Amino acid sequence: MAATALSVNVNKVAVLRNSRGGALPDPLRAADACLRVGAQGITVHPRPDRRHITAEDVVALRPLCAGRGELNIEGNPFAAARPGYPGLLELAREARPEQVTLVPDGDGQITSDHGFDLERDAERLAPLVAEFRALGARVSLFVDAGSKGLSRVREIGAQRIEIYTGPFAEAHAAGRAGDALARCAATARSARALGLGVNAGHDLSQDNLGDFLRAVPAVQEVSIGHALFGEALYAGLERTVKFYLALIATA
Ligand SMILES: CC(=O)[C@@H](O)[C@H](O)COP(=O)(O)O
Ligand SMILES: NCC(=O)COP(=O)(O)O
Repeated sequence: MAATALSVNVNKVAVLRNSRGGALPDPLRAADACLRVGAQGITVHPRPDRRHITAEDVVALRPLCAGRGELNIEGNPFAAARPGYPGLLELAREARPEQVTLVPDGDGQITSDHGFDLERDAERLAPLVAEFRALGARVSLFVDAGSKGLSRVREIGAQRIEIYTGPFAEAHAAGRAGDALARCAATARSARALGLGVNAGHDLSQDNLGDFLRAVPAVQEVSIGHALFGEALYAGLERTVKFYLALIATA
């Protein structure tokens, strides 16, 4: 199976930029550097409150990624459009990403902290999945490790799951990742048996990614942002991305 793709989430560059209301640092320059050293994709999670990535950033990333890497747009497909935030479906219409990752985040959440309740949510997700697919996007659903109802992902036409790795990362930092890893591995195996692709993300880092990839089979893509840009503050962005690529290649 092909090696795991690295999709760098550039949200945190936009956090720094927006903190002073100017244009620097530029998330597009960061994305360009990541792609230049070999990252296979760029992920963004535009949120309705425009705390970091804006709709304008998303549209501008499209030509920058073209032919160089996949554009993955994350978001809650039910979040209402408002001034400055056209909604995930409209963003996908404008940016035509290779992938959309549907995440059940509430508007006020500080970050993503859970996956969909697939048995409850699948029915109302189905028409949206069809719309995103009609735009040519691969659809991935953000799910908790151990989530029930994985078969519903396939039934409504989504092609992948993204395993929420926050609990694994927390357990790993506490030196007790065994159970969390086993849940992630079992979820990945169940998804593959259903013909679904497997992505993973949230709080992955240089410290925990190797253990994760060695334990969880057939992960097609990891999306990493928060830890990566924190590490890059000290080591530099291109060097940090190259480190992740080497770590993935040797996991
Ligand atoms: C879905 C996921 O785990 C990440 O996209 C996370 O939501 C990053 O969002 P923030 O950068 O706003 O924390
Ligand atoms: N889907 C996870 C993502 O895009 C980045 O999450 P994080 O590395 O910023 O926690």
